[in-house]
Amino acid sequence: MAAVETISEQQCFGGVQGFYSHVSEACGGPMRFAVYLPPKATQGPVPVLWFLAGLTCTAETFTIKAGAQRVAAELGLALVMPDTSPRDTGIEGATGDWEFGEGAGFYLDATEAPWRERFRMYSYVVDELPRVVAGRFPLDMGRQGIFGHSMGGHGALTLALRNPGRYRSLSAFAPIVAPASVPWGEKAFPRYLGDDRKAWARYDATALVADGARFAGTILIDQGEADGFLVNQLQPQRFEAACEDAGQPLALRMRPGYDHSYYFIQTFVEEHLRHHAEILCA
Ligand SMILES: N[C@@H](CCC(=O)N[C@@H](CSC=O)C(=O)NCC(=O)O)C(=O)O
Repeated sequence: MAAVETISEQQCFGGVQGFYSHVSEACGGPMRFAVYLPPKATQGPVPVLWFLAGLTCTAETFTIKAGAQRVAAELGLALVMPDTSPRDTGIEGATGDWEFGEGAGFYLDATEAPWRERFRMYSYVVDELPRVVAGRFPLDMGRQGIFGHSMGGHGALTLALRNPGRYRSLSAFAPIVAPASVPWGEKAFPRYLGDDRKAWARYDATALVADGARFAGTILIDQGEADGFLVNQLQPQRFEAACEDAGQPLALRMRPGYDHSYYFIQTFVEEHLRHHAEILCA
């Protein structure tokens, strides 16, 4: 496994906020990620909470804008924030469109050329980065939770549904719950995955639940009612209906007045952190 290089480390609420890079096998090049270690990590391994960010984001976005560290420090939770795609790929068409390519990896393993060599964020987040962080930081990998926003909410839901037992707690802010049926996915999935919609369904939380996948616990989702992407791209009612049909516990909380921004995330991040800590720190 390639070495982890420290980009920066700063004290934050008695813990350490760091940014790191390493050469990823899954994504075929350098990748950046961020880790917050709470003060309790000096005494031994702490539970791990993964945050997957949305379109246009990097490992810095949630880390800098969400204001999660104060409560993570209090609760003794480590936070891991991967990037949203490989970078500087040099692939034609990988930049210049905020809905596809770099910054828009959709947490899937591309099967189509030219994307399949580098755009393997599913394997990266599920397999490679956990090994990397477990080898470098005092993390209790038996107590992992996952959450995310928008494209990253889609990532959190699909990774947890496809890997039962891996993540003990699961939540999302304004997730894309049915990417195979909305414009963001209809644009990205054929290019990454080809035209076979069966391949798309493996990366679609609503289809996964309808096909029998389950999360062993309640899935928490917060969704702003004033979110400009709500009607065209997010459509949480699709996931709500699939969960109801399947008997999958879901707490979908519609939040009047809130949009898609990090002000919405800042407002509710403490509730999400406490939800995860109740399960991970029990
Ligand atoms: N550039 C776009 C807006 C992009 C955007 O809103 N990205 C969201 C995630 S959307 C789904 O994954 C985000 O989290 N942005 C980062 C931020 O700091 O807000 C446009 O022009 O509409």
